[in-house]
Amino acid sequence: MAALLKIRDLRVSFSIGAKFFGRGRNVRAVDGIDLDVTAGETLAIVGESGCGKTTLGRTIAMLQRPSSGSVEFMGVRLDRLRSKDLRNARRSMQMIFQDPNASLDPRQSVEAIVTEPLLIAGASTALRKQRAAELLDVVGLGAEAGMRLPRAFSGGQRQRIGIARALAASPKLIICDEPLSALDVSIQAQIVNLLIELQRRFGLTYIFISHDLAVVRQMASRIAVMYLGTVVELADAERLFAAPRHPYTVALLSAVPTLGGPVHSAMEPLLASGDPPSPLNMPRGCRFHPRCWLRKKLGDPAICTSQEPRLVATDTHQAACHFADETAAHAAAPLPVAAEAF
Ligand SMILES: Nc1ncnc2c1ncn2[C@@H]1O[C@H](COP(=O)(O)OP(=O)(O)OP(=O)(O)O)[C@@H](O)[C@H]1O
Repeated sequence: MAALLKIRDLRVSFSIGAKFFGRGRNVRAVDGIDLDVTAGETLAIVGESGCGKTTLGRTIAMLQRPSSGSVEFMGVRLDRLRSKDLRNARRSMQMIFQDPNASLDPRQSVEAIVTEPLLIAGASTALRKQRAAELLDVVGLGAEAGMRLPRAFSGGQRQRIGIARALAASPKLIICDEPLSALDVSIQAQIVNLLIELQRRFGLTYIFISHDLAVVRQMASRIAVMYLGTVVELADAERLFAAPRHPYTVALLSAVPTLGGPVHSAMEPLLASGDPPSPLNMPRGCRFHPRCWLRKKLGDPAICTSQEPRLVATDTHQAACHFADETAAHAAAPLPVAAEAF
């Protein structure tokens, strides 16, 4: 099936420190990503804090311009468009943000917030009123919510307002950036169910950015695992959970609470090695090598510190590890089964 979104060698660097040190240093927040997203799927982007998930999401939506590489959405190269042409090209791509409080203007009525994309597109007042009522109904708030201000609503309800706004332009793709992390667990389940229902109803495609693997397991059809600005493993969700091939993914899955099971022993060296290295100072060779339990088990092969592994296509399951074929055999304990959150 043709890809709705094609990302090629996408890179985003931030220059920091120039003000103080004269010469800036580069943070390579997104460091060479290739991804295709197919209509109707949910591609989850997972990884530790600071690995570049949000920067990737914002760059796909062109809220952040890439340093290099391309983003093609529905056949149009967004990275080549000037700001005034972007608005049209991007109408079918919307974002839902982490913090519903920060993303809603407190002075605007819910109706005005939800229909803002339609106002920009030149829709009449009557049409916007009608559409707001429909959208608020669809997200479970009811049409009467339109006359009130965001402060009248709870966190979960505000996220529903954000979802209604994202739906207003009848998008094909919605980028959900940690849409649950500001919400209570019981509310999270309701929003997950709403997102799943909306996907079925409107044939939506999601990019779902999250560090919560239990939620990802429920939502995702495919998963891209990010580490220090790049994708280190890409697979169908079921395959990735059943048989991760990158040592980092093994460690990441081990961090998911298990139902009474022991924490996977591969995780210990990862935890002991502390935070990931800084994107200001990428390790040579494989960027995961300083924390890699498999490298240690294999007797420190030279290639891990000298050559950067690339994602190699092995049918649908790809892992950027020189020894991806050996990961399962060397994982010390059976891989844990993640607890179902809902
Ligand atoms: N505007 C910016 N200026 C400088 N550095 C930035 C900027 N935005 C992000 N970074 C850096 O880029 C890297 C990736 O950040 P990003 O927020 O994309 O990661 P993340 O995986 O979304 O993290 P989290 O899960 O904590 O939101 C981090 O090192 C971050 O400090």
